[in-house]
Amino acid sequence: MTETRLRTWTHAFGYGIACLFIFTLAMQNLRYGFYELFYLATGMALLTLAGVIYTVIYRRHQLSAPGHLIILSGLNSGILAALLTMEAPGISHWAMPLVVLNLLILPLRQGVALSLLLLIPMSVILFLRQAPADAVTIIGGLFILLSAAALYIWHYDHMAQSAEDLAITDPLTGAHNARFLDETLQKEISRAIATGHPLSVIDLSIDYADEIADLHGKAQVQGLFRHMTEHLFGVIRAGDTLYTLKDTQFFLILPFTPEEGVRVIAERIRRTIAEQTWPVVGKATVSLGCTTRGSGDTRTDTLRKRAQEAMAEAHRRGPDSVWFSAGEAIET
Ligand SMILES: Nc1nc2c(ncn2[C@@H]2O[C@H](COP(=O)(O)OP(=O)(O)OP(=O)(O)O)[C@@H](O)[C@H]2O)c(=O)[nH]1
Repeated sequence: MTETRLRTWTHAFGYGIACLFIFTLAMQNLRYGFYELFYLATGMALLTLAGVIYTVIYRRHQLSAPGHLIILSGLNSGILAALLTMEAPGISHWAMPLVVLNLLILPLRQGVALSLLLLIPMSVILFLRQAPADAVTIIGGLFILLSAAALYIWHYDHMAQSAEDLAITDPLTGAHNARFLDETLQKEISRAIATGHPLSVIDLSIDYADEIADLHGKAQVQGLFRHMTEHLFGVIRAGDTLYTLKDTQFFLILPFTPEEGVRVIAERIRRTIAEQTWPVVGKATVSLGCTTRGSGDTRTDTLRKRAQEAMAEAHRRGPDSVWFSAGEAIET
């Protein structure tokens, strides 16, 4: 299930349950003749119903749907206004489902901020109107609920982020993995087409990797791969992204980098790697194939293929070398 679909379901379910709950409250108040509370609960039930409808209509935009803040602000303000104007002490309990709804639907910070905007004035009103012991019990309960729900959601967000990081990261090197490469490259190509900025890529492989493995063992090649990843992270600039592919191959995406730029950075990478003395293996070199997006490169495969061919050409011309392969010129 995608994140958007998951949110659509949880938002619709949250509003739906709240709508049912508040509608039941409205019916009870009607039955006992508390007409003011009946109107308040009916208004709130309609707002939560609007939340369900809004969620369904904007189901494709649930990752950042601004309408939720308006609907939930309306619900929170309704309770505060009722607390100020009515003499019904039970209204403060209505804040409980609302706090949960704020946190379930809004981003964590917004949800906590909106809930505090409700609970702080509510606490003042309760202290002024009720016996201190009663006020402390209700307010304490509400703040405990807010803290527990916020902690739970923070924990969930953290776990989701860790799972996502694991899915796109190579456990050996800590760089992004091949799976994430095509996704990011396609986004960068679309961005480059839309903005007209240059985009370059580098395919890079360790020379004589098999010989190093024969001489020092496979574990030492993996160690070299890891050390080179750290080195590359130190050389590239913010905005560039590094991927470790099979065996001993790297890929770099360099947004906003023209042909002259990719030649500079590729040469810098080649030179600094050759100059370095690596643990156990001593000296090591790399072959680099680079290219810049041309007019025909609207998909990842053409750009990746050209970079790979350029790397093979660099390799053919001898280790420790860089080869640039040009794409179709982009007319400006
Ligand atoms: N993407 C990327 N491009 C680089 C990097 N280093 C150099 N370049 C490219 O090479 C060009 C010349 O870089 P430098 O020789 O370092 O000169 P510079 O004036 O310090 O480059 P700036 O980083 O633009 O300030 C830059 O304008 C970039 O296009 C890098 O780490 N990443």
